Amino acid sequence: LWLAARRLKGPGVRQLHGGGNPSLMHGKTVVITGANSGLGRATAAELLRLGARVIMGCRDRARAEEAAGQLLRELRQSGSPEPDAGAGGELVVKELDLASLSSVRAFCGELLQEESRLDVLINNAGVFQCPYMKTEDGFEMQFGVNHLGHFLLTNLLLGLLKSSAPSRIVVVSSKLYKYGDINFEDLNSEQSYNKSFCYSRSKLANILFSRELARRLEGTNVTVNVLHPGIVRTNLGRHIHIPLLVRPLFNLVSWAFFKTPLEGAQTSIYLASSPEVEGVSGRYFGDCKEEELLPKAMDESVARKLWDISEVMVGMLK
Ligand SMILES: NC(=O)C1=CN([C@@H]2O[C@H](COP(=O)(O)OP(=O)(O)OC[C@H]3O[C@@H](n4cnc5c(N)ncnc54)[C@H](OP(=O)(O)O)[C@@H]3O)[C@@H](O)[C@H]2O)C=CC1
Ligand SMILES: CC1=C(/C=C/C(C)=C/C=C/C(C)=C/C=O)C(C)(C)CCC1
Repeated sequence: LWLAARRLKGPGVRQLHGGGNPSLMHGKTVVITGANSGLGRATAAELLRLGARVIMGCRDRARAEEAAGQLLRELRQSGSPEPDAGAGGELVVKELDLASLSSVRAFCGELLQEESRLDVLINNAGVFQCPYMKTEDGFEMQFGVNHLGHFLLTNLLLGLLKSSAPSRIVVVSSKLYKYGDINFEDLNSEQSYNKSFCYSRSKLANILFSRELARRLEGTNVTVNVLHPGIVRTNLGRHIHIPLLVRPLFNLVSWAFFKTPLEGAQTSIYLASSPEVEGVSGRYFGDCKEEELLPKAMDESVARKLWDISEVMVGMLK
């Protein structure tokens, strides 16, 4: 009963943002990676409701079309104005596999041809503690998708973000960055693979990347901020094996204690849309508030070295 009461009490400090102004994002174009599921889907739903043209960058077109259809149905059922009927709001599905640099290049090529502006880029997609796997280009999967794929994507879209300024880049990291290190001598984890360490390393890379990019973008009116969403009930745990018998217990615990995707997406939505963070850049947020980082996430020399190596790895510098 206590668990149920706690759950039903609602979001509490996990305050819902953006509800007040249905045209806050009218005329703005937003790209969200991994928008078919979990936090990305909830972020897309809310920004669509706020009038944005939302481009869903997803690796599986069928899953993405299905999610887009559901989002539009939910929007209609909530009584919000029909997308495209003067109130803004539009959903576009595009294929983007962050585990393939050629897919990232194709996605950006198409986007640069078709879109005249880009106001917000949300680097949200992620893989969590998968077995040892490599991306199409031979990178360890978690580092490859969570960091390198987004590194190339962001760099290829920077020109459009700059020409659309003021514009924003929002990066979804995790508090688990605390358990990672950038071990430059084995970025592909060929000497040893620890799935928890590699996830944390990729999330630390997200923060170092965001801070280095914010430094490089000073004076351009393009801001970059990074966030942790808290613990959220999504599909992220798909690679965690939980024996069938204890699954109901885990489900109960997650139902009672984890945030819902909409609650977890609040900081992404806030950083993408709120006038409160206009001009704010290079910061780390949780629950829509700025938080402190450990020194290892603020190390400028590691951030620069990671940037330089990432450029070579994704083929921006030969
Ligand atoms: N849930 C949580 O508690 C926490 C989540 N995060 C972060 O939040 C972000 C969103 O995760 P969450 O919503 O929880 O998890 P989900 O698994 O629900 O969503 C992850 C999304 O990323 C997509 N994705 C995975 N691999 C690729 C790829 N190669 N190319 C393109 N898209 C890909 C997935 O696509 P598909 O559906 O096709 O697999 C899915 O759309 C991640 O960056 C995660 O690290 C951080 C801290 C806590
Ligand atoms: C819902 C649910 C699960 C989801 C796990 C998730 C969503 C893990 C989140 C990971 C975090 C916190 C990552 C931080 O960066 C389990 C445990 C697989 C099984 C029980 C039901």
